[in-house]
Amino acid sequence: MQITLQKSEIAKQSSIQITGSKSESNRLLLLKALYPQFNLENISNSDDSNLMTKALSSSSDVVDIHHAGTAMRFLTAFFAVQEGREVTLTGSKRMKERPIQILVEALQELGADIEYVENSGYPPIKIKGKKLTKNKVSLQANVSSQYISALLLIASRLENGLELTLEGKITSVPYINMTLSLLTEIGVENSFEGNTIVVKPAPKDLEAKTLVVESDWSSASYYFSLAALSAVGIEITLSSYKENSLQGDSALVEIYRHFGVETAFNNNSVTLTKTDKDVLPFTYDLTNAPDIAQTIAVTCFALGIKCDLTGLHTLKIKETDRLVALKTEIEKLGGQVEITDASLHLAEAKSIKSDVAIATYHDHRMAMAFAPIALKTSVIIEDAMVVSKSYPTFWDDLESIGFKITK
Ligand SMILES: O=C(O)C1=C[C@@H](OP(=O)(O)O)[C@@H](O)[C@H](O)C1
Ligand SMILES: C=C(OP(=O)(O)O)C(=O)O
Repeated sequence: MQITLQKSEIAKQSSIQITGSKSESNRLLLLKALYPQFNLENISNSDDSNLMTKALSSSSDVVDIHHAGTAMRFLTAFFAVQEGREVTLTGSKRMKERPIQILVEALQELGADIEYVENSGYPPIKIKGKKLTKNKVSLQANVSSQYISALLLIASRLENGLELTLEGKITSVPYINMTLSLLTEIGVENSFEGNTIVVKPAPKDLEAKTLVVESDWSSASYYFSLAALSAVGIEITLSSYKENSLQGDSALVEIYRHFGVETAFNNNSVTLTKTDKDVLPFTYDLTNAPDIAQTIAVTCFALGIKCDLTGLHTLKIKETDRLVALKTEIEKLGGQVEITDASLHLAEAKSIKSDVAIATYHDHRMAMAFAPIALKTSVIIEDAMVVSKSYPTFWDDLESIGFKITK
């Protein structure tokens, strides 16, 4: 479905409740499948988390996780240790282009039985679950941290735990730390020193407890962008967030200060306020927070400032090639963008074209990142329901704060 966002203004003060972090939810859902004594609150209502829940409770021999990358990677490790179970894990056309070889090889090294069904190195894969007896493996860490998190999530169930040696520059480190922090929270001992991660087997008597998922910071990014493009004094309150987040995308607080957005933490919420700060050209390395690259690029374009983003090497293998998608769509709006395999350079823009139809490439973040353009001029978003991958109520929430949307 295509929607038109007419030129809009947002309310002077507004508040939004955002669903639980997709990343935390998908980790905790898997851990709950291993340790059913845990009770989970504020689990994400995203398609990706619903698919994860469904897959973990399915008894079918074919499990289809559509576009959900973390689910694909985490479930590969999960099914590899389900003794006696045989599962073919598959996904969307794009999922079949997203590499999984580094994870499959690490699991095979530990003794897992996994075969490629179509193309070597890519889903679908056929997994025959078995007991893994080895406990040491090395893997390349510069392609996706999801491979590492997948291994860490099953590590405490291996009889001797797991020692991982990470090769090369480690990418998306906060996501690895998130996995380790959640293991600590449930009572599993672990350490991460230099390039070595050690996870101990879980104690026999892991205590039952309630784990509360913080709301999703990547979803919050679109409100930081809205605040940055709004009039001075606009306030947006988002919940439920905490100052010491496990999510690396909470770097938004520091990043958006540069664009005149001040963030205050109160109880369980954050309030974003647009100030009159002068906005200057922006340079940033997003190796630790790749999912907010699209949001930031569009904010800078709409503010009319130059921006240089680096550390974007993982963007080519996400829901779409996000570097090419950003260049194509920003240029439709009149911007000028240069990309390499790992960086994006945006020239200062003088104006924004109206009524441009933004293609979304089955990528939720393309749809959501371009929505704030509507504060400057009317814009069309193609295949708008793609947002449900991480944030199903996104368009309703924008309407509730003043957006004029025609379907
Ligand atoms: O572990 C996770 O929950 C994620 C890790 C990141 O992937 P990469 O490590 O592949 O960059 C991120 O982009 C993705 O949206 C979620
Ligand atoms: C890259 C993302 O998700 P995944 O890799 O889990 O599909 C994302 O949500 O931006």
